[in-house]
Amino acid sequence: MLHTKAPHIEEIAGEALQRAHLLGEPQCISIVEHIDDMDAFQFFHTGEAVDLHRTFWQSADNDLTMVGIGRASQLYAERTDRFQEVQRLWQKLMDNAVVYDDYQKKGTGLAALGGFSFDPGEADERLWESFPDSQMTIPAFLLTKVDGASYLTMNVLIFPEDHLKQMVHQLLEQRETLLKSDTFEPLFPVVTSRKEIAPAQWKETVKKATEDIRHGKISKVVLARELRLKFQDAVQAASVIKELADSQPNSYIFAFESQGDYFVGATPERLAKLENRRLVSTCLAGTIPRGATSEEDEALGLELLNDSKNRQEHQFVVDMIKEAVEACSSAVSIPDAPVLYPLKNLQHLYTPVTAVLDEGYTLLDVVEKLHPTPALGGMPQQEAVYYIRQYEQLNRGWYAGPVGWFDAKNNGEFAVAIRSALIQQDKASLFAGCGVVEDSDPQAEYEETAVKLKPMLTVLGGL
Ligand SMILES: C=C(O[C@H]1C=CC=C(C(=O)O)[C@@H]1O)C(=O)O
Ligand SMILES: [Mg+2]
Repeated sequence: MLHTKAPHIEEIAGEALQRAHLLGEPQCISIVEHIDDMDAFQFFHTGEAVDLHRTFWQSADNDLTMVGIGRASQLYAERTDRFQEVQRLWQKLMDNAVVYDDYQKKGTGLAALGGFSFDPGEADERLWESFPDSQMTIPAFLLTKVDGASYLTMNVLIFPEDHLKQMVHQLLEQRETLLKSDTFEPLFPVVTSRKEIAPAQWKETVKKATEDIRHGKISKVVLARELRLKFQDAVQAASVIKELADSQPNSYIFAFESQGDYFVGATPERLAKLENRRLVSTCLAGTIPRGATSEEDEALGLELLNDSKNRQEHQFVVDMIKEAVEACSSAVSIPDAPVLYPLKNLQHLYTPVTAVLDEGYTLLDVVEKLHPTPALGGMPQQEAVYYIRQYEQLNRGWYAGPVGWFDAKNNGEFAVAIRSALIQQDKASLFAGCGVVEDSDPQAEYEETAVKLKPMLTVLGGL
């Protein structure tokens, strides 16, 4: 297949190198080209031969797919002030970058993909050592599928000491490798052992939480549990994300690879989306299974809409998001009552929130204000985070944290990383949680989390 030749790469890189010499600091260039239609999973898979820091994002509306290979740069931030610090680093990178882009499509050009841990105050654990509290990657190669077309961005950080010819040669060679259109053979994982972590103790914690809620210590708390799998061989990331994308409509499909580990999932829960100044957030909480027949399905949906325990779980989320969004935007619109949001295995209560973000605020400001919403943390926010830190028996790492992307054109979107798994070669840890309110029944909550674990469990061959 013939692709357009990378536009004047040697000339562009040469100019950047001159600037790097002159200014004595690295210069970033970003080159966007329109390419022939490219399969996102294939691209991700081929990327393994180029660099083991890959990123994958597909929106729940399925109108945008981004696949990053390698790292031109990474934005890290420590515990305090991490969203603001990432924003500062991003601004600095943008100020020093030259972008060559004839198309101006969202999610192309200079863009960053990655995520944030749920709680940077949580004790560090070896399980998550490859995933810093904040890590946004500007991929060296980025495939973006948007508006029915495919685009390839090359982002390069050029240092004063770089050797021009060598660098350009390597870049073009990697580009050729990535654009080869082989078909990849999915490899299905074979599970050799499966272990739920302390289910009885987890139910006890849920019971204790309902008592603490009754005593007014807290109003709502989301408690998660873990399931561990072992496999015959190392799990192939591309197969897992392809299976997730094929089996989980209405969900964001994400994968972030870091030092050979990867964090992957299919989450239905948007945190915040920004397009120009248009802001969209989502309240998603309250759960019931899907029915086997359409009659049963409808009856269950109706039951969920009228269930006071689930409505309370949901309302905490609506109230908190409303307050946070109103603090930074205008024209806020929120329907009075939730509707149903159907997934493959279960249905949720759903209330969309739309607004216009006020000047001076960024998407990361919104993420900072919202995270964690009571759909992942609880109410009041800070007390719930402390409660989880103290009583939940697992290390959340990036589970339930914000994951997503932003570009240099004021577009971006973050979802919360639930229904997810951390995969380390031939091992995986799967996570799912549920909102505990005064009327929660530990056994029912246990069953709810079992259904939430299903999508990951199925694609990993554990069912
Ligand atoms: C925390 C999770 O789900 C949240 C999102 C939707 C519905 C929820 C619920 O009904 O409990 C949870 O708040 C999870 O799946 O790990
Ligand atoms: Mg629930």
